[in-house]
Amino acid sequence: MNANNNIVIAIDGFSSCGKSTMAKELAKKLGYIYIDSGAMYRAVTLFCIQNGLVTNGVIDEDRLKDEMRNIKIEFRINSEGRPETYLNDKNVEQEIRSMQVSNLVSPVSAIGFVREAMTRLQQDMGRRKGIVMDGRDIGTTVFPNAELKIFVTASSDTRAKRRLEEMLRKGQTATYDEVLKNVEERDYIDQHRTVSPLRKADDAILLDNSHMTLEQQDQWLYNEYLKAVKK
Ligand SMILES: Nc1ncnc2c1ncn2[C@@H]1O[C@H](COP(=O)(O)OP(=O)(O)OP(=O)(O)O)[C@@H](O)[C@H]1O
Ligand SMILES: Nc1ccn([C@@H]2O[C@H](COP(=O)(O)O)[C@@H](O)[C@H]2O)c(=O)n1
Repeated sequence: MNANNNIVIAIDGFSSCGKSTMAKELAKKLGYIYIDSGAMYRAVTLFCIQNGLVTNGVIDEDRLKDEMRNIKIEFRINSEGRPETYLNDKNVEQEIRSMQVSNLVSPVSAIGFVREAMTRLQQDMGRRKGIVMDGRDIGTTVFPNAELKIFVTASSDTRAKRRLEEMLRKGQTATYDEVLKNVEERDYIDQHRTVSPLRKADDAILLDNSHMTLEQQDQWLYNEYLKAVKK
C-alpha cells in the first residue's frame, strides 16, 4: 500500500448490475475519486453518432482513427459533488445514457485503438491511487495490480428491471424487452471481443447482488475494502 493508505479499487461486471451505484457510494465514503469508465466509451460512441461516423449501425473505423485526436473526454464535478462526463467541453452526462448510444457502445468499445486510448486515460487518472473505477476490464487490463478487485453479477431479468425502472424514473421511454435485449447483447459482445473481453480477474471477488438491497451491497463492499487495507 502507498504512504497515504490509498488503494486502487476495480469494480467490473455485467451491464446494469449496480457497479456504478456501489462504486460511487464507496468513493464518497472514502473521499476517493470515482471514475465511470463506461461513460468514456459512451462519449466516444456519442462522438461517432454526432459526427456521421455510423451508417446503418456500421462504424467507419478509418475515420474514427483519424478523429481520435479530436475527442477530449473529462469528468467535472457538479454543484452536488457528482462527476459528470464532458465531451469536448460539453456536458453529455444525459445524452450518453440514451438507448441510441447504448445500442452502439459495445461495437465501438470492441475497437482496439479506442480501447488503447481509453486505457491510457484511465491509467493516468489512477496514477495517484485513491480511486474507485468501474467497468469491464479494470481489474484485468487497466489496473491488473489493483489492491481490491470486485466482479459483480445479477440475473439478466433483475438487471433489466432495475435499468428500466431507472429510465422510467428519469422520464425516458423504453420497454422491458428492449432493455433486456440491450443488456444481453452488450454482455455478449463485451465477453466475446478480442481485446480485453469482459471476464472476472482470477483474483477478483465475485458478488451476485440479485437479492441484495442497496444498503447490503454498500456494506458488503465497505467490508471488502476494510479487509483489503488490512492486508
Ligand atoms: N441491489 C440493488 N437493488 C436494487 N436496485 C439496484 C441495486 N443495485 C443497483 N440498483 C439499481 O440498478 C440500476 C443500475 O445500476 P448501475 O447504474 O449502478 O449499474 P451498472 O452496473 O453501473 O450499469 P452499467 O454498467 O450499465 O453502467 C440503478 O438504477 C441502480 O439504482
Ligand atoms: N471498462 C469498460 C467500460 C465499458 N465498456 C463498454 O461500454 C459499455 C457501456 O458501459 P456501461 O458501464 O455504461 O454500461 C459496455 O457495455 C462496454 O461495451 C468497456 O468495454 N470497458
